[in-house]
Amino acid sequence: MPATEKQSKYKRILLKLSGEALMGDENFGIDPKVLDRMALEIGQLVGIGVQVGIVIGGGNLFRGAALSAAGMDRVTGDHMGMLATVMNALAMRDALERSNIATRVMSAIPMSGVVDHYDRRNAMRYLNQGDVVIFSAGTGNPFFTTDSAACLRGIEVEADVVIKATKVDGVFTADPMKDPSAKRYLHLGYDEAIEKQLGVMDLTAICLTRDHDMPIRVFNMNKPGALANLVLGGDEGTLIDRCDEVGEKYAE
Ligand SMILES: Nc1ncnc2c1ncn2[C@@H]1O[C@H](COP(=O)(O)OP(=O)(O)OP(=O)(O)O)[C@@H](O)[C@H]1O
Ligand SMILES: O=c1ccn([C@@H]2O[C@H](COP(=O)(O)O)[C@@H](O)[C@H]2O)c(=O)[nH]1
Repeated sequence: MPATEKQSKYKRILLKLSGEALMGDENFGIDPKVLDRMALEIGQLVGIGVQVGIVIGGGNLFRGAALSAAGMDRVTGDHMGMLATVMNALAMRDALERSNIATRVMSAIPMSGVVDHYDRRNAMRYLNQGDVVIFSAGTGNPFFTTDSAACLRGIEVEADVVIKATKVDGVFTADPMKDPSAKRYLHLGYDEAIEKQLGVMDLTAICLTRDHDMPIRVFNMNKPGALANLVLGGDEGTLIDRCDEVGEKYAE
């Protein structure tokens, strides 16, 4: 079917990209091949008329908690982490624009002359006109994560869903990187994710989405075509929402 005939399940999404995923096979920094592949997949969504907001993590460069564990003041470390997300956002904008996708970068920390300061009404205007909007510098505050920033911005700009792109296939009964016997949930409720402390997303982020009834879909960004498939209604990864299902809910 030509891309124009495909019907998206969502009008507007907030896509959370892992900073760590940008490293590819390296231990630090940004692999341009990963950026280009992500730009291609995001371009497919724009091509079928989906409005795309993006939040990118900073784990490929700096995390405040790790810097603090190494002796740095925590708030300074968090500021460095937030600035790292601005660098990732600039790199992603570059990759998207090389693919002819109009892209805006906004920052929660004012950075005149580099990127626009975050403004919700402007962001919604850009999204309505079909530009991709990258929200950088997290929430602008220390002690938060970009998962929380993604949920916050998703709620603010009235996205239909927060989609967390990660390196595992969804939410599991335990961290699948550590426990190969862990089972993947197809669907689970906010309260179950909170009670069981399923570490794929921090609790602040999940509580915020629960309080505002914002669904979250967690999927594997390394699986080619998975992003387009889930936006077209395919059953990728794990859906977290106000689910009160009982019975079988794990993937085969
Ligand atoms: N129950 C669980 N289900 C799935 N993944 C889990 C679970 N518990 C822990 N994890 C881990 O959470 C990780 C998801 O974190 P990811 O690196 O995508 O996000 P992040 O830390 O927000 O990213 P970044 O800071 O790099 O932007 C997975 O790689 C997985 O190993
Ligand atoms: O609102 C926020 C978001 C992020 N930070 C700091 O940035 C790093 C990188 O973000 P990740 O979500 O870990 O990828 C994070 O570790 C914090 O240090 C922040 O302070 N406030």
